[in-house]
Amino acid sequence: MYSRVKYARWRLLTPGYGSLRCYFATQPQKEKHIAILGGGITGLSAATDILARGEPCRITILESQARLGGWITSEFVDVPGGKVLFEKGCRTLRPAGASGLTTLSMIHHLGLEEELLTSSKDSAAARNRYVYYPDRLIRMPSSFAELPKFLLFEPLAKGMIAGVLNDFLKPYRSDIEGNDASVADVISNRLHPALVNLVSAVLHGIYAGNVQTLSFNAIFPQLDYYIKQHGGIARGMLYNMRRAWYDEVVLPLHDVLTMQQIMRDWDARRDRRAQDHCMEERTAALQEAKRSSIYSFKKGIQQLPDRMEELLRRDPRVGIETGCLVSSIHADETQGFGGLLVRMGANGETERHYTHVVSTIPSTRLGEILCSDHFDIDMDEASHEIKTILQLNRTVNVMVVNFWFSELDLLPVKGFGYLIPKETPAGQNPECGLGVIFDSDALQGQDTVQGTKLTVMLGGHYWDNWSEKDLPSTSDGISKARSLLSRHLGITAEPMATCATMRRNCIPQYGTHHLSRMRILRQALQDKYKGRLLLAGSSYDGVGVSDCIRSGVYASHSLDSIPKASTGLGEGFLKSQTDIDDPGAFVSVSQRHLRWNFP
Ligand SMILES: C=Cc1c2[nH]c(c1C)Cc1[nH]c(c(CCC(=O)O)c1C)Cc1[nH]c(c(C)c1CCC(=O)O)Cc1[nH]c(c(C)c1C=C)C2
Repeated sequence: MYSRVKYARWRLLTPGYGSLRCYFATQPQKEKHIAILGGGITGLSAATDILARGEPCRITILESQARLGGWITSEFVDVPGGKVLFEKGCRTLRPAGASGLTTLSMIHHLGLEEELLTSSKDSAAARNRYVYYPDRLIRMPSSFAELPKFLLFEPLAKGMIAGVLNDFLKPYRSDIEGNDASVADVISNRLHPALVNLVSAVLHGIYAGNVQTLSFNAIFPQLDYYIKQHGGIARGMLYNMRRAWYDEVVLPLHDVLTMQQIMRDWDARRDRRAQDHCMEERTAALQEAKRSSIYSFKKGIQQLPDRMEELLRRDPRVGIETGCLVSSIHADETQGFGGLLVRMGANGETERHYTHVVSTIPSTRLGEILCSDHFDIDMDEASHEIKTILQLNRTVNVMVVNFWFSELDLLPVKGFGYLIPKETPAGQNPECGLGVIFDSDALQGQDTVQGTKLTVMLGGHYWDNWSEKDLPSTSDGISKARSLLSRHLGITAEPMATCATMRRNCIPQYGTHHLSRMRILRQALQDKYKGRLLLAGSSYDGVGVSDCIRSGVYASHSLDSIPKASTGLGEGFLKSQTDIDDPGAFVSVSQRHLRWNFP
């Protein structure tokens, strides 16, 4: 979809502040009544951020389940001598990047600093990450110094040296690289086919997804930018290193806007911080989390949505409705574009009017709600296009199997865990394993008793097209996970606690052309609903917890009438011009003006 020409054009447009158009919609200043569809981490983050902005508004969170928090579920289970924490989905957070900083800023806002638990960058867990291939654990290099040995002696690294050379020498291929190909296609064409297997392992650990179908452009936007702008990954990296010398850095526009907002929020809270006697300890805890490799909370990652829920429930401006089925949404023609009409209940028996709706539910479900044939009165061409795009987003099922063993030294190695690449011989992975996390090494301080805690992840893309009856039951999942642990790690001990949870449709899969589809979708929604219906969550903007928090916060900002000047992209800051309406764009900015020094 993108061409090098378009990237070049961004850099050639007339420089200057005056020509920037504000990314955020300008709305009249009347009280908003905002419906947030979905009470998972994205919806809760959006609601928390909207309230923090202090504008007059009312918020109603509409959640279909009986509880809030979405996929995040931390549960203590009793074992002999104490309690251990089982995480039934995501478990840790990373401080890196703009999303990481948004989460830290949110933690600060929630006053959760003293609950933080961190794992440092020099811990065994941070340094030792493994890949199982073809029949043993291989430690991944954790520094440049370890790279030569890995490159020379590991079969898994085959193709890396040739890949770097290819990247330098091969001309840009517009048929593949200009046309949003899959990760596998770009890696094998630009680098080396042998590297696809290693990358498949990484994608298992993030998307539980298939390297052959995930979009390179959506998964590795910065690398995609280097290829399109500079004709290669290594060339792009070198160019950027050179520009950094002259105080210039190229970043996604989305990241830059997020950073600016975090710094504004941090500065705005200066007075409050000055009055807080615990601020030194709080700031120190935040700084430790920012320096860490991963972090979570003493009672698990669920403390984050739990605290959001607690604060939201206390606020008289917020209503929370659980077990609530939204059946349709329409532009509210009766009041011009005064708002949206939301129907609830299986037959749409309840009707409500809202000025805005922030949808954080899976896109396929939103497609059904926006274009439900049952109630629809305005099923025009645009509605069909919106529905088609929303429903093209696929998802995968993952079975999460938690184990706790009373034995202390069951694991053959210490580390974060291991990932299983796609080309692992079938005899080594008949269980469709994606990876194993060594929880008791990865993060300490959550359990009241010592032992070995592991999580086995099964399924993902391997279960694509499996019918409901073919998917394993939870007891099958436990047997599969135990046989995998026995084969890979030699663990045959009897676990003292076990829990298997099937996470249906938990991780969206960004297929090829995902980003361009999302651009078309947002534009179509803007045209049809005039900025009253906003999208956020893992279907669109990244699948990690921090991505979801950032996406919720971003939706909250988009509701605001932020004047152009406050986007922060002022004179001296923006070194190249860009299309500010495109959140997928990259901008070249002055490092001096970009303050990453939060907290
Ligand atoms: C349900 C399982 C999930 C798998 N991936 C994700 C979930 C929720 C999402 C995810 N996991 C990671 C990232 C990268 C960025 C980040 O936020 O850290 C994302 C978006 C990295 C990661 N992978 C595993 C862990 C423990 C982490 C740290 C973050 C977290 O706790 O999720 C291990 C792992 N995740 C999955 C598999 C199959 C797997 C295998 C060992 C799928």
